[in-house]
Amino acid sequence: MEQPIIELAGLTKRYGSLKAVDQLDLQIRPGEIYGLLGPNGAGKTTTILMMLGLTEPTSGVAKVCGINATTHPIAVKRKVGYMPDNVGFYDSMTAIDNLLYIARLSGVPESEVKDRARDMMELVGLGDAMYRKAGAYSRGMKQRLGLADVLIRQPAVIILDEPTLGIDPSGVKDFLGLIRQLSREQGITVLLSSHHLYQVQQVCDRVGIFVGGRLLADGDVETLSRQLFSADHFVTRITLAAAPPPHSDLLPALQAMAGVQNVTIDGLTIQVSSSRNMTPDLVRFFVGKEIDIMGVHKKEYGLEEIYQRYFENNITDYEKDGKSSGLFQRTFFRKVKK
Ligand SMILES: Nc1ncnc2c1ncn2[C@@H]1O[C@H](COP(=O)(O)OP(=O)(O)OP(=O)(O)O)[C@@H](O)[C@H]1O
Repeated sequence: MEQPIIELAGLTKRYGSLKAVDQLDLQIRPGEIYGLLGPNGAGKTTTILMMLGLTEPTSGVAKVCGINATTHPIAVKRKVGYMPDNVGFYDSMTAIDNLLYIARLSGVPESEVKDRARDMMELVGLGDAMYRKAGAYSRGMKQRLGLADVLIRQPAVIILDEPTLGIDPSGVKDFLGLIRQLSREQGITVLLSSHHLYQVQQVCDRVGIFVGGRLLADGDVETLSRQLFSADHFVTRITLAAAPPPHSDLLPALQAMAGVQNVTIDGLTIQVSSSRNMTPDLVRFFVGKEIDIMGVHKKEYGLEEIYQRYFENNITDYEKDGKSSGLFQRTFFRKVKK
């Protein structure tokens, strides 16, 4: 495997008896967009703070670009751009002046500072609004300005904590698209912490499901889905033109097909769960029986289902820690809208 750009090994943080982060092992490759998902209190921010060298681990190591964040926090800071969930600016200054101020504070050479600031404003799509006061910016524009502020230091890694909080759906789509484009064009590694399962699924190469200080699952959505839904990974929903007669042999005939796990018939809709993609076989089956099909839909499992399924299997451990699963799930899904 390519040398990881972020490497967490046995990373643990205790606050008294509470393990905020518990033996976390994680490797992120250069150029990857990684989504750190988890409910409130899961330990995401604590992990990020340890990666930035802003809080010391109780045990374990956090390395960024090969540098130990605890022993060399300033060297790590030079490599990492961190955008918190609430970026603050001087409202009475123009956006570009805010950016120039930050750039100078961060040590961008004076000969480059103006050109770089203008380039960044163009890059994040604020070229036409750079001379407006930051106080007059919308939440979405402020997030873009925050991104420019992070990028002007030319980091190898950017860490974004809930970057889409409070942005409207089209703004979210644009913002995540921008992050993806920047990562792909400039090879920047992105670590993104979020509650928004659906959005994260759209933009991240890999996700980690993080709860109670532990990483419960890690992988791309496709792999996680395959692991968790191996028995009924594929679900095909077929809509017929007319409901089958009550005593037809349709149900046993479908159940007898190789690979079929489960069949439900509900009026015009037939749902088949199977261990392999059977959509073509099923279409052939109905055509062979001269039954007209109005629609065929192959269901893909998304992060939300992965997450729920994961909890069906792991909830006991979590409850042992004295935390309520119901509360947890409600909190986690509160902002998720498909
Ligand atoms: N300075 C601190 N002192 C004591 N406990 C803390 C401290 N910072 C965090 N914690 C606790 O550690 C746990 C993890 O908190 P953390 O802020 O890392 O979670 P999070 O996943 O970032 O949550 P959120 O999504 O709400 O930001 C929580 O139980 C929190 O109360």
